[in-house]
Amino acid sequence: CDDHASHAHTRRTVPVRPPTRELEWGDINFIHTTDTHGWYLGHQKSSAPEPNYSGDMGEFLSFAQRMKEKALKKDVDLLVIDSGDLHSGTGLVDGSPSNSVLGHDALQLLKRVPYDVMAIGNHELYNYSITLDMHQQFAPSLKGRFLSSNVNITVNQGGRASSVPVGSRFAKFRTRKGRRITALGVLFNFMSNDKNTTVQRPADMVKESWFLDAIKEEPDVFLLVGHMPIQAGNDWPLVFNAIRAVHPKTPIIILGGHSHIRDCNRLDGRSVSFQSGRYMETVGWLSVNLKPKCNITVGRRYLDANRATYEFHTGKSGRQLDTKEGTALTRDYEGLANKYNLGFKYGTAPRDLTLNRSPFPSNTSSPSVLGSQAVPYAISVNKTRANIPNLVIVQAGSQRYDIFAGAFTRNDELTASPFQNAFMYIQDVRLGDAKRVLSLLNGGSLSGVPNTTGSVRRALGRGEERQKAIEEMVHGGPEYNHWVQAMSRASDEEEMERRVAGGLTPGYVTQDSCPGIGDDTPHVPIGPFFHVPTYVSSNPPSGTDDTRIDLVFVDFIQEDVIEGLNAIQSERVFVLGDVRGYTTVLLRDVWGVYAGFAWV
Ligand SMILES: Nc1ccn([C@@H]2O[C@H](COP(=O)(O)O)[C@@H](O)[C@H]2O)c(=O)n1
Repeated sequence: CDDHASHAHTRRTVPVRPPTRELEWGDINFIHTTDTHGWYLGHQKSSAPEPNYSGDMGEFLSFAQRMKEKALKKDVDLLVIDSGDLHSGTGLVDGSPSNSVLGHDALQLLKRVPYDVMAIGNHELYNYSITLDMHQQFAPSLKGRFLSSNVNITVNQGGRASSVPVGSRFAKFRTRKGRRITALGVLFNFMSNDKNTTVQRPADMVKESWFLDAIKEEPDVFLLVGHMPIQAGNDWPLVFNAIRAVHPKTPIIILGGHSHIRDCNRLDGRSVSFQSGRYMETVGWLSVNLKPKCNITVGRRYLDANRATYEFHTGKSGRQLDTKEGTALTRDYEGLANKYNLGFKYGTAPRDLTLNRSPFPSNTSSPSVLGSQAVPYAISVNKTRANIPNLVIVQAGSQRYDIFAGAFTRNDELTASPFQNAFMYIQDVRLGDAKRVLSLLNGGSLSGVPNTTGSVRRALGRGEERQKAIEEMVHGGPEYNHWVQAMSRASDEEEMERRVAGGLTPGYVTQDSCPGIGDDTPHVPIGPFFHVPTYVSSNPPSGTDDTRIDLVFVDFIQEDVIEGLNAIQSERVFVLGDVRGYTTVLLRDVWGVYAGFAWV
C-alpha cells in the first residue's frame, strides 16, 4: 500500500453555467484551439475558475465529431484547427520517462483528434529531440497539413545534414463543399530555438520563391494558421500584405496564437483575425459567410471548454455527447497519467498560491514563495556549497500556473513549473554586484539610463530584433497579464455586483475589436491582478557589498546574468566558463522537494 498514491485524474463534479446563445453558423466554420500546452485531461481543480475549463481532450474530440455531424446536416464546411504550442505545461507532456521524448506519448494520442490543419509553436523548438519527434512521429499523421512555413529542422539524410521543413511549408486542399483553401503555418520571429532548428523571420519568408509560388494561384480562402499573436505589433500584416499585393479581394482567415488571450480583429473587410486563448480553457468558434466580390461577414465566440458547453452546442445531453472515440481518448489519457504516476502526492498545499492573484511578495504568491522559500530549500541539498552564502535568481516566466490548496501531486508540480532548467552558479561574486544584477534585470538603471524593459541586453543597446526575442524569452506572457489586468479594471463595482447577483461565476470577460459579445458564457472578471517582477530571487544573505557569495541562477538566463555582471562592474570580466552546475535538482523539481518538506 502506497499512501502517497492518489488518483491521477479525479472526475470533475462542480457544475458550471451552460451557455444560453446558439452559435452562428456560416458557409465555412472553424473550431480553433491554440497554446494547449498539454492540458489534455482538462482543468481538474474545483476552485473557481477551474471548473469552467474542466472538459478533457476526449470530450473535445466528441464535441468536434458531433459538430462535424451538424455541419453535414447544415451542408456547410467545418474545419478544426490548432495554432501550436502543444508542449510544456502539464505532467502529460512534461512527465515522460527520461528514456523517452517529452510529450511523445501524449501527442501520439492527440493524433486521434480530427484536426484539419495544425501549426508549429515555439515550445516545439526549445529542445531538438521534441522537434525531431514532431517531424518524424507527429507531422506525418496530418498528411501535409502540419504546417511550419518558416521553421526547419536539420536532419541526417543519406549521411548529409539537410535543413528541411518540420512539417509542410503550405497546404492546398479542398473542403467537403469543394472550397479551395491555401493554408500557411507561420511562427513569430522566435530566437530561442535549439541548435539544428531554424526559424526564418516572417519578413524574409514572404520574399521566398516558394511563398510567392504558393500564393500565386487564387483559392477561395487563404487560411493563415500560426503561432503568432494577432495583436498590433506582430508580423501578421507582413504576410497579409504580401497576399493582398497579389489578391486584393480574396478572403483571408487568420487563426493566431502565442499570447494566450482571446481576441478578434479585422485587417480589412475581406478578412478576420481570431485567437482562442490558452491551456484548453477556450475553444474558439469562427463562422464566415463568403459573398463573391463582397466583404465577408463573420461571427465569433469564445467557448469555455467544458461538458456543459459541448452538450449545449451539440444538442446532445449527458452520455449522448460522447462518441466511442472520445470516450476511448479520455480513458487513454487517464491511463497515461497513471503510467507516469502523475497522481503521486508530495504533500498538501496549505493554501492557494497564485501567479498574479496575490500581492507580491506574500505567502500566497507562488513566485514569491518559490524565490524566498522553495528554491533555497530545494537547492540546499547541495551540501558542498552549503556553508557559502548565496543569492538565487529565477525568471518568473518559468512559473506557468497557480497551485491550489489540497493534495499537491506530480501533475500539479509539472503544471506549476514544467521546465527542465538547471541551477548554475558563479562563485565569489560580490553581494553588492549580485543585488545590482537583479535590479538591472528587473528594469533598474544602468549608468543612469533606466532599463525600462527589464532586459539587460536592451539596456546595453543591442539590435532591436534580438531584444524583442529576449523579451519574448524573459517576460513570459505580458499580453496575457495585461489582458487579465485590464478586464478586472474595466468592470465597475455596480456592474460587478449586477453580474454576481445574476449568478455569474469568475472567468474571462473579453473585449475585442469585433462586434457583439464574444464570450459564450458571461462571467465576472477573475481579478484582482498583482504585478510580479520579471525575475524573483531568494532573500539576500547578510553581509556587506564586498561579501563574496555564490550567485545562483538557472541556465535559461545565464547569458543575461553574465551580461548584467559585466555591465555593472569592471573588476572582472565574467564568461560562460565561470558558470558551473550547482545541483542536480532541476527547476521543475523544486516544488516537489519543497512540498515533501514543508507541506507534509
Ligand atoms: N526552458 C524554458 C523555456 C521557456 N521558459 C519560459 O517560457 C516562456 C515562453 O512561453 P510562451 O508560452 O509565452 O511561449 C518564457 O517567458 C520563459 O520564461 C522557461 O522559463 N524555460
